[in-house]
Amino acid sequence: MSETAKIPVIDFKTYGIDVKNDESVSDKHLRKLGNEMCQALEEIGFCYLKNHGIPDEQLRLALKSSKQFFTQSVDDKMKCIKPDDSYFGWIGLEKERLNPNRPAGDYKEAYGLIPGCGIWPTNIPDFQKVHSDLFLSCVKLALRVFDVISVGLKLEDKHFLRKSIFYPAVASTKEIIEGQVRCGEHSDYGTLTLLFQDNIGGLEVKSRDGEYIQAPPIPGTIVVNIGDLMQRWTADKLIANKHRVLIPTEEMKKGVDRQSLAFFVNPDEDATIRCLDDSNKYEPITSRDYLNMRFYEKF
Ligand SMILES: O=C(O)CCC(=O)C(=O)O
Ligand SMILES: [Fe+2]
Repeated sequence: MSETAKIPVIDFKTYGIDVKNDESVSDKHLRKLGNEMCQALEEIGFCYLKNHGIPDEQLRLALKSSKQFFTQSVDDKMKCIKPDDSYFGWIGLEKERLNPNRPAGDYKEAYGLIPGCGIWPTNIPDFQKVHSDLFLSCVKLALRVFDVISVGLKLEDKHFLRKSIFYPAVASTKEIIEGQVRCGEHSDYGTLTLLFQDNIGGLEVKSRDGEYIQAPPIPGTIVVNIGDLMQRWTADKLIANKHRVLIPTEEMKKGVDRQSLAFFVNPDEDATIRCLDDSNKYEPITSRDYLNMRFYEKF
């Protein structure tokens, strides 16, 4: 079996966001998708989705305007810097360290946004519109993915955050600290993540036997994975798997920027997360308390 065969590709055609009337999908199709997706999320916590219905052009424009943002001068980016008490805006190079045991900050930059976030680069035409449009498509798709995986589960309001992540090319003159990575080993915190990557590759997912396997970009697909809160909610039935992005060792790959767009879904802050199977394996906790705990741990 090739490595990627371990991360299944699920065909979402019957319930993609281009299927206008979401009630037109038959129970049979919904059950089939639900089974396929839950099996993937139980086994490895990740899957690819094809025929998801988000227009290629929307993704292309979002990746393009992100790159335009990240490749400008630090002075220009500083105009959009993320305030300490906010999730929105620009986060500079090496500021985040997703695996605290790594010796240096992750070799990446990021930009957190939602449509009403109020922090936008004014010098990049369309940045706000392009990212807001994609955000709304992601909300639609995430809700459909929830329909599929949360069989019998009625989830309340959800909160969304989109992050554009930029991994700059590593110049041959740049001293990389041994063990420094583009994005340290971590699992996501919330319930669901939709991840779009450009064609550079580098994402790795931990397999059952503890080895990291490649999750290369597959044209036309997006990566779906679940976070710790969903694992807790399902009393460990679905797994929030660890993943990372290393700095490529080959000089040629190292010298190329990488861009990804992650869309994180969290439950409403007041929602109490208690194990769905009534096992009480984990104490009930509000989404707010859980996420605060995780953020303070990491940053
Ligand atoms: O850039 C990627 O491919 C992964 C990013 C990621 O896992 C995260 O930001 O949580
Ligand atoms: Fe992640």
